[in-house]
Amino acid sequence: MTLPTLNDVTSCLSAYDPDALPVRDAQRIIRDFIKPVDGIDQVPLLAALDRVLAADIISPISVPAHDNSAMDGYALRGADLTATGPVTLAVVGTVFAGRPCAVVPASGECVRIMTGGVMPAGCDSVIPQELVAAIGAGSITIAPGVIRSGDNRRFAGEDLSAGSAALRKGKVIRPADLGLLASLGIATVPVTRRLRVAFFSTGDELRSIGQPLDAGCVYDSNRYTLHGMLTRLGCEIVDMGVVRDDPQALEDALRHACENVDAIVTSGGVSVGAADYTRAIMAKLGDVSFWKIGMRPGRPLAFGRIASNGHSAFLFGLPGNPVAVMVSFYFFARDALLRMMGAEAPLPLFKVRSSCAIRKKPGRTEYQRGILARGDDGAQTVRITGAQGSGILRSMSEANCMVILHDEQGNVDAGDLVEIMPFEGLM
Ligand SMILES: Nc1nc2c(c(=O)[nH]1)N[C@H]1C(S)=C(S)[C@@H](COP(=O)(O)OP(=O)(O)OC[C@H]3O[C@@H](n4cnc5c(N)ncnc54)[C@H](O)[C@@H]3O)O[C@H]1N2
Ligand code: MOO
Repeated sequence: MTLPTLNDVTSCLSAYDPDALPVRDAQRIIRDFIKPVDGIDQVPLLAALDRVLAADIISPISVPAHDNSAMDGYALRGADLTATGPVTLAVVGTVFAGRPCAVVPASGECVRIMTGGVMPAGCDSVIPQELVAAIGAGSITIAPGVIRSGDNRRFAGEDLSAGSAALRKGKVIRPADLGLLASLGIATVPVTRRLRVAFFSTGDELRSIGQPLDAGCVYDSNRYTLHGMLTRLGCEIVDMGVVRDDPQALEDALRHACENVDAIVTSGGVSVGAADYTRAIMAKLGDVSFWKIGMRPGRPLAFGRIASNGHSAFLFGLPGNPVAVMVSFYFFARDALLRMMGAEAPLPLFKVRSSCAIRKKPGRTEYQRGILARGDDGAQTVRITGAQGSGILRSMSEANCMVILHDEQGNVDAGDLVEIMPFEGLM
């Protein structure tokens, strides 16, 4: 199969300007260009946590398998209940959960039943034992109006019915899904294979932890944020360290990555700095576009596919500024990498009121760092963390959400609704 080129994809846009690309267009180009990886792993149930389901799971059984009681009490025929006076029913047996029910009560009779016990034939209602007006020797009395016919009965298949889809392909498996699969007796789960992702930082000013911090240098922090974000996505990661601003070193690193992984994430060197060879080498190795995106932070971005010795890998060249690398990862790379693993997991976005005024220029998307907190009225409000510079990593660390101010948005007044993306629970 011939893969599309970036040119094929961008030519579908009504206007394409790599130097002034709206966020949504960049997201769309990436989405249309990437391709899910092949390969399914059959893993034991517990190992499926956070993996992506590779096929629909069809329920082999109904859950629950029988009509059963939701309460400890007495199973009865709803038709025996009256609205006007108390009813006395003879207790003709006991049903425990997990034991077949042999008793068939007649009209005027009931059966003591435990939660989960199979409903006796003919019974359609359960009165919880604490609602029974009087318990005599071999009988109970029920006051009028205490329960209605049908109360406290759970139907066979009300959770999952045999033959229906219990989980859909593409779902990221959560703890509830593990339980759901266990409730169906499924021991082995088909999941898409983990995506192999290599990442490295570029820049001669970067020092690794343990090295002396020479004048004018900074410790490489992006590799650590990338490590964290890629791990949370469930990728198999290859940490390639810091690569010097040297054409041969960059070419060797990109070729090596390309031959071993599905995707490569780099940080730095995608803007226009004089010592940056990153762009030239990326362009030399494949089909790569260099964009200036209408957003802040995260304006420069390189994206495409590079190849070496018959292997190819998708490339995300993220900007070097420590906040920009994270914003670009969350809003471009994350969705693409998840899709490559066959997952559909859109970013969780919702609207809350801003408790402060926010300055914003229309014409670009701004990703400001926010703190979501519960107001006096119990509703959540958001405020900005303070200085929003693209190098202020503290703003990300203090934040518990991102405030997304879209292209057309101007200044925000206190009390206005703004869109936010909470960090908690983000893959
Ligand atoms: N003349 C222009 N200059 C810049 C532009 C522009 O359009 N024209 N864009 C600015 C924007 S916006 C960004 S973002 C940065 C991105 O540039 P690069 O991707 O080329 O990144 P570098 O120049 O390598 O680094 C930028 C900045 O970030 C620090 N950095 C880089 N890597 C790391 C790391 N792994 N850990 C910690 N800090 C890192 C680096 O020291 C620089 O301070 O370009 C603007 N310039
Ligand atoms: O896009 Mo850059 O991150 O603003 O400094």
